[in-house]
Amino acid sequence: MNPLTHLLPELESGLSALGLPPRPLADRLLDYLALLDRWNKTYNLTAVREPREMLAKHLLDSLSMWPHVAPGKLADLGTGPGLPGIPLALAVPGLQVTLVESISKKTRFLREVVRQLGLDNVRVLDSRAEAVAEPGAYDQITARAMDTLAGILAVGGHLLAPGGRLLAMKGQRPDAEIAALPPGWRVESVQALTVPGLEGDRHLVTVTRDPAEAA
Ligand SMILES: C[S@@+](CC[C@H](N)C(=O)[O-])C[C@H]1O[C@@H](n2cnc3c(N)ncnc32)[C@H](O)[C@@H]1O
Repeated sequence: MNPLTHLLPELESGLSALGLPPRPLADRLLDYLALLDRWNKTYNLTAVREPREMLAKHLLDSLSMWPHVAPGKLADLGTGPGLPGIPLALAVPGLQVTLVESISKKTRFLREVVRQLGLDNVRVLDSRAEAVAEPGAYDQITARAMDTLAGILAVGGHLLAPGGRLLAMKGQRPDAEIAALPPGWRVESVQALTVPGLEGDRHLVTVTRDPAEAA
């Protein structure tokens, strides 16, 4: 029995607001949330301590980008406790997710989530992103609260296939980071995101290789 079932109505309503069919997704997300809450008490995986707060700040926030995620191979860099990678792996059909994280206590937690939830579309790499030797293997990379756009591309840009995209979650529109993008990359779009239950700015920046530079 999941100890967080009292949060189901709020979660279902948030998923509906994001345009996601709430069942059976809400049950799977709540199983993940219960594990995160349990492990967090001992291993300090996230500074957000209250499950209800985690629901909006972690689950719904991560899922607010789902309409921009395409089926295929996705690497979530600096995933921490699996964000946004695990919610996306649960919500987006046809997605193969590789969670990349360099802190071993976090990857131990991630392996336990994969085992307990039976996530056969999720793989965990205990590694720094820059050490992942899979050049061009991913259609998309995601990063939330990890680094600047230039920093993410420096450690993970090599992972993107030709035509692949970085989807970076940001708070305020990161105009200074966009201006500091390294040569060879261009911003394809900046989308404002709405997260049910959360105030404040959220943005998704999509970055691709610059075809002019590649030519
Ligand atoms: C602030 S946390 C954010 C975690 C998660 N993405 C989230 O949104 O809650 C940043 C995480 O990135 C990891 N990290 C930072 N640089 C990394 C790198 N180069 N390779 C792999 N993990 C990295 C850190 O260990 C940390 O767990």
